[in-house]
Amino acid sequence: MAAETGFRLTYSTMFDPPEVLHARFEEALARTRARLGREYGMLVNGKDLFAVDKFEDRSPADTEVILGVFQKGGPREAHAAVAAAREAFPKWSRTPWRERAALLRKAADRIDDRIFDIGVAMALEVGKNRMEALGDAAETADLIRYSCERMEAGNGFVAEMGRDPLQGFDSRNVSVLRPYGVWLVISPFNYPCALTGGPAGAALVAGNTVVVKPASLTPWSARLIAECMRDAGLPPGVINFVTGPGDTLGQALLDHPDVAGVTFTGSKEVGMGIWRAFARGPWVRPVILELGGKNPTIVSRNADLDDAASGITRSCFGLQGQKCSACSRVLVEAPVYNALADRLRAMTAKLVVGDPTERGVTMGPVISEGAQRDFRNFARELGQAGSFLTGGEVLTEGRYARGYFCAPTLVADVPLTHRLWKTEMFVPIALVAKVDNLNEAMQIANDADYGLTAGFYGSREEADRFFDGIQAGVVYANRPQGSTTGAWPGFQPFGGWKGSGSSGKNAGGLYYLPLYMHEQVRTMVRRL
Ligand SMILES: NC(=O)c1ccc[n+]([C@@H]2O[C@H](COP(=O)([O-])OP(=O)(O)OC[C@H]3O[C@@H](n4cnc5c(N)ncnc54)[C@H](O)[C@@H]3O)[C@@H](O)[C@H]2O)c1
Ligand SMILES: N[C@@H](CCC=O)C(=O)O
Repeated sequence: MAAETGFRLTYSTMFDPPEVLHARFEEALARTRARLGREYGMLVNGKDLFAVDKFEDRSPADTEVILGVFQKGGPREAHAAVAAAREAFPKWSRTPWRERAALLRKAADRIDDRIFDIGVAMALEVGKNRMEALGDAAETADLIRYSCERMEAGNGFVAEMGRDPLQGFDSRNVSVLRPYGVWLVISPFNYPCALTGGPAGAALVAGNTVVVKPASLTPWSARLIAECMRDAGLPPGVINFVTGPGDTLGQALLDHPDVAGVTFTGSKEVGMGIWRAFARGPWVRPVILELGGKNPTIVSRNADLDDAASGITRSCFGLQGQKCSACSRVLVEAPVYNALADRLRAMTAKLVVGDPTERGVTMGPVISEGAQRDFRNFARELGQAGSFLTGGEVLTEGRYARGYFCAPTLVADVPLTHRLWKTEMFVPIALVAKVDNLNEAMQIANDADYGLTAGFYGSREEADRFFDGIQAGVVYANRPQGSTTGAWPGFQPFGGWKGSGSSGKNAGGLYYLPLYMHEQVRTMVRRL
């Protein structure tokens, strides 16, 4: 897209897109609407695979719209997919890494070629607004390219080590990072492309073969990424795509003895269960967990309040608060509390809730009836504990009647002992509190099981202290584009501390790709 439009789309630049992006999005929307409701298979061994049971994929903005019909896979399909990946592994892992990288770059190019169709699918299926949807697709391509770049930068991860100081022998040592085997990628509903294609791309360029299982709420978007990989020429069985419930299909995949490693992105609750279940195998296999967040933003008395209000509003309500990186706790120094609250009210009032495919709509629906119910229950509980600065209600009238819409909601005066200061809500609700000083703010910010992202507004010296003391994997200071959201591969590698992630290395960053390989050190001795 960059070449065609002269515009590099990232989550930082998406607020001011060129006109051509809207025109292309409209064309793709019309094309896609004409084809809704088709049946899609799973992709196993390069072919469509159909199951006996099916499920409908409906739009959360209008539940009368059936986007597609998908296969409800179970243990049988899990076995077929793992068998295909296992069979493809010997050849793929021995394919020279430069060839693997070239094929994956082609897959990234296919994503770019189809970015508007993929973006439209995500707007319809996830409820992302136009730019968030295009951003997810563009990020997928960039994550794959970034893994290719790291493979090249590491020279395929073959490194000469020291020679043993042996008299009469030449003893050469070489370290080689090698793929594990069949890698499972389980992805969440909110980034169905980037969090399917990103980990799959890393696993594949490293030489693993892959089975991907997306969330049942968003199979269509993920399938479009698997199709890009297939159409780029990845050999049959190298990438396999299966759909079905987490507790049957997902569990059967995790329990499969031929699965060598897994990347799971999703909730802490399910992720911790996977961690424990995977440990039941006969040896320790790698598990990369990317989990939830309870991300704080701290605002100092020295902050630029317009930047702070802009960044906080975008991070609380982008994708309807359904980002792991969403800002859900705002801690404000007392002298600027009222002025910031006024700005937050004014900015939130300008958000447009509606059909996410429409230009000008900033917030679409939440993903499901269950998410809307969560919103209603959290809002009721918080309304009793504190007071609403904005919002508090689900939207059900008129154009909202057939979807899962909620008002962007900020709640003040909730006691810091309330359980929802620590629980990830994953709906458009954030809590706001007044603090006496930055030490108190930092102590509250760190008092959570999570440590994914965090934001700060204030002086440079204060920001340095914030960076030093905050317990989180991705941290931002003075950023109007988003206080806690908007990471981009190669710019802000993404990952969490504590209950937010297991590897301590961020995706789209320098140290991520080696997680998909184990080391073999080769010593070759020759008598002189
Ligand atoms: N840290 C990150 O990078 C990151 C990114 C996006 C989302 N998330 C987190 O993801 C969550 C939201 O996504 P979600 O609602 O789709 O999460 P989820 O945990 O409900 O589901 C994630 C995936 O796990 C599957 N699954 C569920 N139970 C399973 C089981 N027993 N065995 C195998 N698979 C199973 C689901 O089908 C889905 O594909 C939030 O907590 C959010 O913070 C984290
Ligand atoms: N890449 C996203 C987070 C993905 C999680 O949901 C961001 O940086 O906001």
